[in-house]
Amino acid sequence: MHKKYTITSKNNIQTTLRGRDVLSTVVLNKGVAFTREEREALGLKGLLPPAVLSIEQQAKRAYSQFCSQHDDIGKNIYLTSLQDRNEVLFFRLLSEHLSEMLPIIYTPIVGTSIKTYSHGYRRPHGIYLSIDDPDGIEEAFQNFGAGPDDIDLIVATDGEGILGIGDWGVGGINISIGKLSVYTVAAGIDPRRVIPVILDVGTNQERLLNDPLYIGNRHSRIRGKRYEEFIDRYVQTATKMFPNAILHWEDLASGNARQILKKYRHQICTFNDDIQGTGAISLAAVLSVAKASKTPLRDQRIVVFGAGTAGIGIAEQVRDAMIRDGLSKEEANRRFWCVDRPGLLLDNMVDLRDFQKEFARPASEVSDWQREGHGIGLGEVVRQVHPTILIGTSTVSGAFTEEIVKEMAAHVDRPAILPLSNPTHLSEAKPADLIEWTDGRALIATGSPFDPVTYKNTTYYIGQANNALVFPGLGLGTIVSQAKLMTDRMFAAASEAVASTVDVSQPGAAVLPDVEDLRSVSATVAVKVVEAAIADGVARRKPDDMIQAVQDAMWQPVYPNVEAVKDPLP
Ligand SMILES: NC(=O)c1ccc[n+]([C@@H]2O[C@H](COP(=O)([O-])OP(=O)(O)OC[C@H]3O[C@@H](n4cnc5c(N)ncnc54)[C@H](O)[C@@H]3O)[C@@H](O)[C@H]2O)c1
Ligand SMILES: O=C(O)C[C@H](O)C(=O)O
Ligand SMILES: [Mg+2]
Repeated sequence: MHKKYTITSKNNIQTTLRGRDVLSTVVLNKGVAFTREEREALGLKGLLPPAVLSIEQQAKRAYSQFCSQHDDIGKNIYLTSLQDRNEVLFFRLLSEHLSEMLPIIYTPIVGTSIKTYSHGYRRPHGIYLSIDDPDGIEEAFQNFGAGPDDIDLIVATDGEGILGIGDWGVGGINISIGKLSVYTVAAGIDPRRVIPVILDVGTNQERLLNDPLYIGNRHSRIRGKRYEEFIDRYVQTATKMFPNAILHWEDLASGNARQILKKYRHQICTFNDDIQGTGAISLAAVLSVAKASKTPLRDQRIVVFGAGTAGIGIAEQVRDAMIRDGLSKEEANRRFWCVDRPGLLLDNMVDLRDFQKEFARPASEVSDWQREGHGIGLGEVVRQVHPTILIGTSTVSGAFTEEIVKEMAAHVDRPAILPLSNPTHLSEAKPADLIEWTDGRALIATGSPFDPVTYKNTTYYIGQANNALVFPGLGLGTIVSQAKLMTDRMFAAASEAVASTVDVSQPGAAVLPDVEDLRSVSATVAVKVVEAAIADGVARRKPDDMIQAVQDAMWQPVYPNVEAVKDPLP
């Protein structure tokens, strides 16, 4: 198969295509920004209105079209359509209006787009792999048309654990697409060198199975051996065809997320964003909290509400940082109290999941704690433990009640409260309430974006503890160092890099950097990740000047020259 275009350098693409094929190829299309010379050479005469606009003018027009949409889903549809016809302009617009547009293409509105995927469907984007045709995986990737050196990153989900909204089957592809857009806008990952993937293994949502317009596989989720074989087939095929690509896993259910990570993390360059990305951003927040509250990390008492993929992922990374801070593993584990559906996790519970076990508390220690039914609830845990940090990864909206928060705040000067559940309506608490209930003493970071809160003449900025502050830089650092594996040290380096960008000394300051600064934060993270990859011996490339190597690797939303060539390209 001959390629229709070749990216010959950062600012140049050669193509054999002409006329309407040029306009309908997203990598080539510039709309009315094609110069007169390009129009001439590419056979575009008469196919475009006569004026030539600059990308600045196009972005201005697109922004006003965006603003004229009536609601957030309308804005999401507008941006998605733009992305599908003119990628450079899409990313230009996004980078010029980051805080305003990120919530539209990513959390929280990406959740709405996933729920309405089949009904809102307009055109395909990415790769749809089906468990009913595992032999078709290779052909699907071939049809995508990329060569072995053309792909840096693949994001895949099976759609079972989308944000906190659960199983949405094939619609999950939009989280893969959303994450990849964040990679590009934050860390300059080249959008032409990535693939979003849905691993369609069915859905258990009756609503989807009984919807005549549902466009995913119409059967229940396949589990067990067939699931594992399908995943393995995907991993083997993707790594064989694209040997340099990072495999990013997103929004799987907790059991599968854990198993897959365990199986592949020491074999190939892969990570799970909900476990490790979330762990890293939360550790960054916790490091800032330790600074702001002037309480060393190892002295923090941490209650985690919702001990699933994210909750235990966070506990593991913060625990490992406590070990680096001088505690033994045993001592560090004892700084955590994890609460899930059955209440506080205790070592005598029979149905603990493997990954929860090391954080379970000795049952003997709580014999006189008050029980609700069988278990010990969050309120009692807070009363007994006097936590310094309370983390929410439960998907239980409003779980951090006034009573619980006031009880926590009665015993610590700067209670740190991190309601991390997404999307917005599932947040365990609203920042404005937390500030009022603690009279402005709370240190807050949330999973979804929240506006600043003004209370008694101070404006409080709410850090967004979303893995979006970590995975882009992590990916960039991994690409720049051509790391063979993604090691614990690379994640720890990412956390420290994010925390290093924050100044918590001012009243009302956020504990995490502003999303507006996503690009510089991601570059800072990437440099530290390259250093860590080299230190761990997994880097296949060791740039002398890491800062410059990271800058050079970042794609910019600027149109390349599109050159018309005759001969088919190799
Ligand atoms: N901010 C971020 O970067 C980030 C990253 C990952 C996940 N999250 C959010 O965290 C939430 C959880 O995601 P996950 O992937 O860990 O899901 P998960 O299903 O693996 O974990 C959720 C856990 O909460 C528990 N839970 C549910 N109801 C509960 C209740 N009433 N009381 C106590 N525990 C309860 C579940 O049993 C489960 O163990 C989601 O809303 C997700 O959006 C945020
Ligand atoms: O996607 C996000 O916004 C963060 C996280 O990966 C989640 O699943 O909630
Ligand atoms: Mg996720």
